[in-house]
Amino acid sequence: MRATLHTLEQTIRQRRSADPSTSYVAKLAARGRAKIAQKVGEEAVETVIAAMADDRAEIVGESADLIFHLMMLLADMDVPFDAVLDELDRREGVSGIAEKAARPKG
Ligand SMILES: N=c1c2ncn([C@@H]3O[C@H](COP(=O)(O)OP(=O)(O)OP(=O)(O)O)[C@@H](O)[C@H]3O)c2ncn1[C@@H]1O[C@H](COP(=O)(O)O)[C@@H](O)[C@H]1O
Repeated sequence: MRATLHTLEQTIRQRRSADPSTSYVAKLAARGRAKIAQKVGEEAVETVIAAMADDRAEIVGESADLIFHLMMLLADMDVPFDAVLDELDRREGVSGIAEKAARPKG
């Protein structure tokens, strides 16, 4: 999984400065962080709609769109995708119920 995502991350970083007339990455990057964030939200909603329709083929495509646009947002913020994967690794084996119960109150 890391190899696929690393390749996509490198492609996104390289394509950000490409010609926007031939590169979707460059075109969206040029529209700014708010537009990229909006696309993440739209793709998340489309993923939810596919799930609620129990459309397994559709959810694969929508999930790919969501992950791609999330990676565009991380690149725009200069956050390496490894930081997200490292956080998931750190959480491995920690129950979500136990983690939430251990949060400071307030
Ligand atoms: N993985 C993707 C990828 N996934 C989805 N998309 C594009 O994301 C867009 C999302 O579709 P939408 O209809 O929601 O977006 P839209 O047409 O801009 O709609 P509006 O927001 O304008 O209304 C489509 O144009 C898809 O083609 C992607 N575009 C590029 N990549 C990767 O990025 C690489 C570089 O792409 P370019 O920069 O275009 O060369 C590609 O080789 C791929 O590896």
